[in-house]
Amino acid sequence: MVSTVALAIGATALYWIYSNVSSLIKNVADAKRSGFPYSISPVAPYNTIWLVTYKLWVPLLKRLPVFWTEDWLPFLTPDWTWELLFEPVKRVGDLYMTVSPGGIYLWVTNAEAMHQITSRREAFPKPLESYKVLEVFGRNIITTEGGEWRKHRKIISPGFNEKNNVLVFSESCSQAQGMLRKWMGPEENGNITLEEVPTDTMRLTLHIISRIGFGVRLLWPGETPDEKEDAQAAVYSSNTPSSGHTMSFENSLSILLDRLFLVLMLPEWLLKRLPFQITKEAYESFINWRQYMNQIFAQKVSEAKAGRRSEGMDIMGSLVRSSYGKGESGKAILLDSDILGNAFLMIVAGHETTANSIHFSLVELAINPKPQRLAQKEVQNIFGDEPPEKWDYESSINSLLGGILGAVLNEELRLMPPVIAIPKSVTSDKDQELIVDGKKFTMPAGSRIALNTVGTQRNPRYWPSQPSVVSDRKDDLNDFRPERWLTKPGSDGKLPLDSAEDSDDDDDFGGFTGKSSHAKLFHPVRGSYLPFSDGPRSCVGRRLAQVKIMAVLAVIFQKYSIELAVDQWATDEELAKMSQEEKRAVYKKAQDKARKTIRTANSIITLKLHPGFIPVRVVRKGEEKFAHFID
Ligand code: HEM
Repeated sequence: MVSTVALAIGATALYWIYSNVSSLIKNVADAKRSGFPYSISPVAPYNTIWLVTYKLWVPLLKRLPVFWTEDWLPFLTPDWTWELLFEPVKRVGDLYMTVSPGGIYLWVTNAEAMHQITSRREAFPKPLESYKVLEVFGRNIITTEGGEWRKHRKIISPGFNEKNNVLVFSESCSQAQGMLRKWMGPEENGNITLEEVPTDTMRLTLHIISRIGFGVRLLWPGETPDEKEDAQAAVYSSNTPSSGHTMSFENSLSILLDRLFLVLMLPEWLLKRLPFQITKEAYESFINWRQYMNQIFAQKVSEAKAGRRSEGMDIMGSLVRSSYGKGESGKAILLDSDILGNAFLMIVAGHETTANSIHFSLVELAINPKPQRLAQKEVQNIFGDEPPEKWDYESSINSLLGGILGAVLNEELRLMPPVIAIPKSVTSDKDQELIVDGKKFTMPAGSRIALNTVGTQRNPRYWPSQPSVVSDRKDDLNDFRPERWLTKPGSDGKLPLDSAEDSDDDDDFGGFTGKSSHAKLFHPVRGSYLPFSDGPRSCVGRRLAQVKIMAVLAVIFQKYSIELAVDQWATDEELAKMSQEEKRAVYKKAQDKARKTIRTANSIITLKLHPGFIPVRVVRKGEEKFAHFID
């Protein structure tokens, strides 16, 4: 009996070894044929067991002689593109393959290849198995390909239009004022050390997305529901759980998004049974949010059937109308679960991405007061002292996006794109060719691809630079310098960055198609700047995100300055007695620490401080301690 079991185990082990060795031999042959440089790795970077356990193995593997591991080990750490920045690319080149028994993985840090891959959607589809977890509420635009994706995109994208961006702009202005009231305190004096900027910016974008996604207006502490709000909407706005719930609408959504990783990774039955506080909260928020979504869905269906529509963008309402609305026949129809899936996906895609961008832009401007002063001057030129309620979207948005605030956002997204490596794949049934620097390469069928946004956006081949003033590096490509985007209008005579003109896909996949505001800013080589991806599968919410972020930054910098808090090194009383040079030295400590803290960001869904914060103070303009004289 024992010998039979031993034999079975032995045979299984032998078969496992045989199948791995033969796959590796085939993959190496394919890699050779491709023409790309490659290294052989024992495991694929996207292998699930590796992803869960790599923290155990990497320290052990690092003990091996460096010359055995240097070609493959760095590429096995999931966040390497962010942790190691451009360094490994310098050594191995901007197109490099990791070959393992599990498959071939191409790391792309090359603009020409990026552009070809993003524009040839059918040749380089999304690896849908990596996106499956995002179907927790139903199939949606990001988890589908081919005809099904087309249907989702065509129904969703018309909502992302300029008419709705007007509403996004005014809602963002109003929510930013709510956040500022919280930061400045009841007397509006400010000057309080704030540790909660990351959570407040998350709350801010949650409020904005709730309004534009569901038509629900959420409130900051001390605010009361708008009198015009209908009774049902006011129930959702409330901070107390509505009937049949154990959490309020806002709480359930914010806790769910905070614990989303657990909800996506664990099956519902397991999440329900795990005894930890964090999993209990995740489950409770998930159940509450599902109920809220179903309630809102039912309400939108009855509105659509009755031919009524809520004012505003209301993404869920417009998805519902595409299937249930009066006189909407002939349009592609989404299943109910597709509608719920897309409504939730919009929140996931639009919430953390924009919150991080606002948070890091604020922190970078606190570290770098010179561009902050430029931003304040520009906001003053555009809006003067006019209150944000009266700001006109149409006449101001392109000046904002084409000026220093647009440059701040571009620079922040260059350094810290929320998606640090965009996954793609090669069609499973056919090899695909890439032409780079006039040379032909063959991508083997079924290979996986990672578009290395962090690396490409720092690749000195595409980005002009000057010596760093904050480190001993010869280039400043790791530094936040929004001024690099400010060039004379049309000086290079090239197409604007977000021009649709050189897209290889004839279909209109929605999104903003108006005159580009980027025309006034530096125009990077196509494919070298992809924070929103590119081509048909680029971000449908790009313009909306830009509008939202411009509005929030403009509201803040119209009246206020943001400075790093220096409490760790000096009290307010000590500062009051210091000379400018002494203050400069104290601020330098805070700048160094803040820069180090930013580097501790990691990517769980998106790149952010998980957890962590950089303490800052928001003060009225004219009351700065540092930002008026430090560069
Ligand atoms: C700074 C903010 C944002 C950044 C940097 C960003 C970035 C991206 C990137 C890189 C992709 C491609 C992802 C992939 O291929 O896996 C993407 C796709 C997408 N984004 Fe955004 N995004 C932002 C904001 C938003 C907002 C506000 C929304 C909506 C409210 C949104 C909705 C979407 C959707 C629906 C897709 C999938 C498009 C498709 O597959 O056809 N995003 N975004």
